[in-house]
Amino acid sequence: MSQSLHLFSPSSSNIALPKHSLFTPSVSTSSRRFPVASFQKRYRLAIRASSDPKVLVSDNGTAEILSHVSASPAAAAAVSSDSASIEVDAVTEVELKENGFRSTRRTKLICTIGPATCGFEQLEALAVGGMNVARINMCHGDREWHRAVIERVRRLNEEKGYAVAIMMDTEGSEIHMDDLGGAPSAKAEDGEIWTFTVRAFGSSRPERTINVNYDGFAEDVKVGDELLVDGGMVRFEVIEKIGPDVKCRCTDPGLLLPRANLTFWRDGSLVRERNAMLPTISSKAGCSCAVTVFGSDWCFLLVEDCLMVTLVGEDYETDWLDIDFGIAEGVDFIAISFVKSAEVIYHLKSYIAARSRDSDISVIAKIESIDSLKNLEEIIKASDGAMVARGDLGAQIPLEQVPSAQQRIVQVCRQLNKPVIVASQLLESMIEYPTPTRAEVADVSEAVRQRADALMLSGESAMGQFPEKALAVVRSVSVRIEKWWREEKRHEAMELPEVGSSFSDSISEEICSSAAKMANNLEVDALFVYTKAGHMASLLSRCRPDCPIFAFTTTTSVRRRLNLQWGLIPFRLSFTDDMETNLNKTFSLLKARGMIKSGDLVIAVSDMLQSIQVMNVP
Ligand SMILES: Nc1ncnc2c1ncn2[C@@H]1O[C@H](COP(=O)(O)OP(=O)(O)O)[C@@H](O)[C@H]1O
Ligand SMILES: C=C(OP(=O)(O)O)C(=O)O
Ligand SMILES: [K+]
Ligand SMILES: [Mg+2]
Repeated sequence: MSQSLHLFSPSSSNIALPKHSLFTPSVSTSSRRFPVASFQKRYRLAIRASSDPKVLVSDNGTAEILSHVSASPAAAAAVSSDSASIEVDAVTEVELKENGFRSTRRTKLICTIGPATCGFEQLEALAVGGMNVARINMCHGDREWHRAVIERVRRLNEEKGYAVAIMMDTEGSEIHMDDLGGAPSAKAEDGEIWTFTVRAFGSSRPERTINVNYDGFAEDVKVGDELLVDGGMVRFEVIEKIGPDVKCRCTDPGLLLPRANLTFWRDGSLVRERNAMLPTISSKAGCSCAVTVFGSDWCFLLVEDCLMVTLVGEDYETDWLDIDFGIAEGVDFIAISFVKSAEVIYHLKSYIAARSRDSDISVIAKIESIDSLKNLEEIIKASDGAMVARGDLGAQIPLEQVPSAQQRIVQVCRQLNKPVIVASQLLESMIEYPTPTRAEVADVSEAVRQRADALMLSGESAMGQFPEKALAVVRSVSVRIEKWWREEKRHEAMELPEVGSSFSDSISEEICSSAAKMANNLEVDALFVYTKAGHMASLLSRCRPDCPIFAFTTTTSVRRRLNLQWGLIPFRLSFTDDMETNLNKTFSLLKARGMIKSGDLVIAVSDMLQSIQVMNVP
């Protein structure tokens, strides 16, 4: 029996689905058609296909969809072929010229883009202020809004020479409130009775009533449960259930924000089943058909123009439409919310590989649940990076355990050579005030001291009153703390286990750790790395050397992705296998731009020629 499924469209183009262990169980059903309507109720999915698609599964492991299916063209990876130039971030260039190598910031900065920062000028101000990655959160706004933001960031990169990468963050399986009918917020006072319901209201929403996005909500909560809004910013106690309505008394008053996240707790612990009980596939607009193959664990989904296969009852919910959107838009990173197991990541990665052969999207696992902590090592191994998503994490584990979880996640990522982002509430008070609290500055410092690759702003940049100031704070605190640690010569003594599987990988790792050690001992001005896929650059970054790392790479997409990693200054440059020529070319290009000068001491490594060269710039 074949190990992967093949789908045939009437137009006869043949789409091979990604080969993956998830697809290996046998399809025990004999050939059979599935009328669309009979699945509607079971999976609570909106079926809006005009063409009434049907799926035929035959016992030889092939499936046929009897309506038009075509693979959407993969987002083309932008590869500039101009061989006589070098491209570097305009802000870094100025910084290098003004302050020299040593002063460049090593910690990367991510800004969530929202209503406060979505305009072209606002985005430019963030780029000037040091934003390395723009994050769009699919929990908010619609796809058109996000598309416009992506388009503006791209334009900024093209017109002004930035290399701001784009991270799309999925909605995940969270339970959240509605958008409050467009109101910016609602105040819940102590002792007030509010109704949380799955009933749909038109324009006539009763007072103190909140819609919940999860159909099973009323069945799953019990009287006495505690309902936490945004991880505890506001709390309610469930006092009565009347059909789809859940009456709650406010016990900790506060502001309810549109689409705020909800968790519920029973006898002091999180009702863990909440993810598992959610419908497997989101019913967000656009999913036109979902069909489950009886007698197997597979579910077929017709998503826009593509048929996809997933496991029924798999306990995660990812919004496949947003993922398709991200692939089509060619985003650089997709961050997956509420990852529970490595399977989820493998599945997504093979899906991305099948749909976008020539673009390379990194998958970032958000660690924000108890399960993700349990399976931490496997999840991080499977991913291209991780995020310490402290907002939801702090709602799922006791708050006092968040710092140690953060430290562990940062360490595991470093050991496994994956970039790690520390996120949420870094400068929360700056949503409203122009200066941070001392405690917030200490928190940012701690993440920098842990040598996380990146820090992320959320509400501070998305909807706060001082997005640029907040960015300036994370930027200046990062630079100051990094400098302090270098001055104190506090190299973090961390065992870095071997991560590669081949002998060649081991050589690369040895070269990078030796080069980093030499760079520290010789106090060189910079490390140069010539890297096509970025692997050598990340191995150098992992060693967290004292000097900045100039990473030369041939494609703009790798250059953007390297922007997330600690200490890397990514340049786009076309180069050959001849290191002598590459070095001479780099020296003359950088000298011409005033970024290096004769006499500077550099160490160069490359993944073409496995060697370490130490030299003064001629
Ligand atoms: N695209 C957007 N449109 C409107 N508001 C947004 C958008 N992105 C973020 N926000 C606002 O910024 C806040 C903080 O963003 P974030 O931390 O990413 O989301 P959340 O609070 O849902 O975890 C959100 O609660 C929301 O109010
Ligand atoms: C970053 C997080 O995820 P989101 O903002 O999507 O809830 C978090 O929970 O900390
Ligand atoms: K999200
Ligand atoms: Mg979250």
